[in-house]
Amino acid sequence: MSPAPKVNIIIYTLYHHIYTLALSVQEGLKEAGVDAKILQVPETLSEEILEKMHAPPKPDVPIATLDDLVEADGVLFGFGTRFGQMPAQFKAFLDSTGGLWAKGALAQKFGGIFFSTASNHGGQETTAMTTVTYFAHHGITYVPLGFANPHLFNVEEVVGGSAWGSGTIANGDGSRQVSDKEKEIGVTQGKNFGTIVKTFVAGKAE
Ligand SMILES: Cc1cc2nc3c(=O)[nH]c(=O)nc-3n(C[C@H](O)[C@H](O)[C@H](O)COP(=O)(O)O)c2cc1C
Repeated sequence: MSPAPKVNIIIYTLYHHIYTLALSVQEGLKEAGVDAKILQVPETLSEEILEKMHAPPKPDVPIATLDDLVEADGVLFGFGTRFGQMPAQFKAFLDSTGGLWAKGALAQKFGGIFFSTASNHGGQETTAMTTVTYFAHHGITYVPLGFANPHLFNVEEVVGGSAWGSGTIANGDGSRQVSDKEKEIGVTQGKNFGTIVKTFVAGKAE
């Protein structure tokens, strides 16, 4: 039997909202029968700055390397927004992929995004949209979430996420935790993404 398709979930998280959501996305990927690992990009802020920002210790997951992009059939990127776009830490990681781009090493893979903002209107969609350019340049097929989970229609309470991917709202002081509905949306994203990757990998092997 051929090995399970691989999806690497690569995150940057300062206050663990994205890590929590990544665990739900991972759960969905596993439900789809896909091998799913969580990794994090290297931090670029000093310990002194992290302390001033009251950042807790990083989650206990390995540091991502470029091989983690190459070896995967699909990649899901997760990060909290910075001024409506990805954080510099993640950009530094992706900006080191020039050599892979030159070889077309990431073409024919799949990519998706999940995100976190402080407020409802803090730029969830712009964060996703401005990340899609990386997928386009690498020839990675971007997989949106669509309105695949009914919680995305909920207007009775704050629910992060959109057609672009799952998401959470952290509040300005980080006090709001990922809600059950947001976790369920994360599971849906993982499951749907995993199903697409699995179907493609099986088709290629035929
Ligand atoms: C420099 C900086 C810029 C930020 N810009 C935004 C922003 O544009 N919109 C927003 O809603 N939140 C913004 N935030 C809040 C972060 O997105 C929030 O802390 C993050 O989503 C929490 O996720 P995490 O716990 O996984 O790090 C910003 C935070 C920092 C430190």
